[in-house]
Amino acid sequence: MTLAVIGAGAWGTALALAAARAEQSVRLWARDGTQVQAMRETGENAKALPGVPLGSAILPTADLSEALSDAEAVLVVVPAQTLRQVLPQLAPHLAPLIPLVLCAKGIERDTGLLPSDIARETTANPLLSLSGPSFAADVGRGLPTAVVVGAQDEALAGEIARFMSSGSFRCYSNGDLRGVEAGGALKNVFALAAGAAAGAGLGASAQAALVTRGFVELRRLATRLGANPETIMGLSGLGDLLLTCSSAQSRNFAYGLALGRGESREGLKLAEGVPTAGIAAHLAVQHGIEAPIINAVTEILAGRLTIGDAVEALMTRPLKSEDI
Ligand SMILES: NC(=O)C1=CN([C@@H]2O[C@H](COP(=O)(O)OP(=O)(O)OC[C@H]3O[C@@H](n4cnc5c(N)ncnc54)[C@H](OP(=O)(O)O)[C@@H]3O)[C@@H](O)[C@H]2O)C=CC1
Ligand SMILES: O=C(CO)COP(=O)(O)O
Repeated sequence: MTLAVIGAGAWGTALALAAARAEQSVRLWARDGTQVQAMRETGENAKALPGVPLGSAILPTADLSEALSDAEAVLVVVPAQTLRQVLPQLAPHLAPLIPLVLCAKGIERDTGLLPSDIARETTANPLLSLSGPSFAADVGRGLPTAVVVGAQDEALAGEIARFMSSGSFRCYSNGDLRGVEAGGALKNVFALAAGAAAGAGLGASAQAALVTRGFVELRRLATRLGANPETIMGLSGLGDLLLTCSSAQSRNFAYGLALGRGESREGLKLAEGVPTAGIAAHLAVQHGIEAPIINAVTEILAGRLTIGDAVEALMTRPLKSEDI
């Protein structure tokens, strides 16, 4: 099978490597011609995932037509906030039935839309979401990783999962597209919270409380956004929450860590939870859901609340039943 990967950042490159290990032929598209030239010359993506040879099954290209003309499936791996700009560029090169696998983890800041909602505005092609606990560096090195591919048509999700899977990359399928994408989008907000708690030295007990109560908020909000609550118990939900709330390898956790330590966040890598937090807080209000941790993260990011005040506010909320 020939796959196109749109976006040669860390995750796009790692997914291209995963597909190549699954013996697929891959076109890896980047908008930056200089980066493509360097990848072709050196055989690695030094900008985004250094030290991992791309191999001969991956063809880097800056030409969308070359990337897409013979693609049988397309993985879209650019940040959530850029999907509205990138997706229409693909449309002229895509045959109608080519599946689009959306890999961004975020909610569009200005609209509250998940990636598949944004895509649906510009394409009638079948849509899928790939999500779950998976650091690009781990996948790039071929370390064992499990993810989930979601689509309304679970047979199609299964087909893509089979094409992407190898001895080191195990893809499950799920018929709940919304659940798969909502889990991945929302967990980033709690990774920010967990990082901030670690940076502020709040201790391991606070971390566990944040992750557990964060999971309750995640499941509540994701369910209101159309997810099956059982999906949130899986890889794209609980799985990704556990990974990114416990490791500074997560860029969202690392961003929170800097926030908690009172350090500058300038120059840090992409943290999708930052644009997602405020809109998630807004969606929670719209759906009448209590989301004190999402609110606290939003207020801290906006500079309207200190971490100390957030802790006090969370700890002095009225006592209640542990509604999970
Ligand atoms: N890294 C990881 O471990 C994982 C990441 N993800 C998700 O994957 C998505 C991408 O993350 P990741 O690859 O790590 O991020 P990176 O910051 O490493 O890469 C982002 C890529 O998107 C490209 N890009 C950004 N804006 C545009 C645009 N307007 N048009 C075309 N290309 C654009 C960038 O190009 P340029 O370099 O030219 O700016 C870059 O190649 C995020 O939603 C993230 O949450 C999911 C699972 C794991
Ligand atoms: O989504 C991820 C792992 O599953 C990557 O998390 P970060 O974007 O926080 O690094």
